[in-house]
Amino acid sequence: MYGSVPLIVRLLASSVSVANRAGKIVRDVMSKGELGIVEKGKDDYQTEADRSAQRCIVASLAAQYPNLKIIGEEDSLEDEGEVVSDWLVNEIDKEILKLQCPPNLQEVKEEDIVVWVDPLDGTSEYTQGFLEHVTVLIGIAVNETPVAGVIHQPYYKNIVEGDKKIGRTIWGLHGVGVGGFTPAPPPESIVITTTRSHSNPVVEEALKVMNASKVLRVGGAGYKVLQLLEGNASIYVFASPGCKKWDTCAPEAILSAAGGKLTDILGNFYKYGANVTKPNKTGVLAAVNNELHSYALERIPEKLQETLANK
Ligand SMILES: Nc1ncnc2c1ncn2[C@@H]1O[C@H](COP(=O)(O)O)[C@@H](O)[C@H]1OP(=O)(O)O
Ligand SMILES: [Mg+2]
Ligand SMILES: [Mg+2]
Ligand SMILES: [Mg+2]
Repeated sequence: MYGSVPLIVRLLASSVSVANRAGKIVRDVMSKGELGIVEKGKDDYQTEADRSAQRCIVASLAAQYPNLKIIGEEDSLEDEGEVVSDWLVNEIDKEILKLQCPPNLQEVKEEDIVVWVDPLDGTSEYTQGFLEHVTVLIGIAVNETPVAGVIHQPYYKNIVEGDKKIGRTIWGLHGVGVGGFTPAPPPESIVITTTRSHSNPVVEEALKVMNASKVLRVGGAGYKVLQLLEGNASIYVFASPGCKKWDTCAPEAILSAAGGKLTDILGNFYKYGANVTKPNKTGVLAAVNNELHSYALERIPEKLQETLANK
């Protein structure tokens, strides 16, 4: 029906609608109160919300875009469990469909794309009741580079035309920009945002050298990048291997569409092709502009970089 709209714009518009539905699933599981927590590894949990939201996102996108490569955090459940028909989304966000596709993305085909799905980013925080830290992430990489993405916040409280509304969806597209929120400039002094639940001595060492006026410890890669975009923090530093490609693909796409930069602790970009290794072994370093990114990169001791690189 929208065949005249370039694929990348249609896929982003579908991702916005699908992320909204996944966010509702995340809220519904919490309000039912049966989280069904499974321990996948050390400090690594999965809940019924992670499982159901993943099924909703992957099944909905695969049904509409059959040749896409979609990689989700909870992929191991591919053949288990049912996709409830009510989870199959075929709506498409009409506002996003109106975006003017940049020339270099007009010819992109399904075969060029890898979609990285984190159905629930901030699972630790979700289980501990820090619900505002939770996000749903859908990142779209073209030829290994994140070019579009969605960060949905299921618990964001809005007032729209006088009515209370829950949830909002932030999007970004290279060459177009970002939407769904109002970007704000970084704070006057250096404010660092970092992990709340996955710290260790190396992570702390990388924070010390930043000479920050404040450290904002919040959950999830999506929520931390939002702290940058909304002017609450200057730099996101995480000198540890815990994040994976689905944690950073959507945040990187949106941050870079807004003029920012997300790399590893050595200053190198991650690649998001179908065959890359999933862990972001050498950590995360992100900022809303190149100047703040360089400020942070220059302060990371070489020894610390080597420690991560050689792990
Ligand atoms: N050690 C780890 N084990 C599993 N996931 C991790 C680990 N460290 C980070 N992550 C993932 O990266 C996100 C950001 O990390 P942090 O909040 O610690 O800064 C986490 O919410 C989690 O994603 P998820 O919640 O989707 O499993
Ligand atoms: Mg997880
Ligand atoms: Mg995550
Ligand atoms: Mg997750």
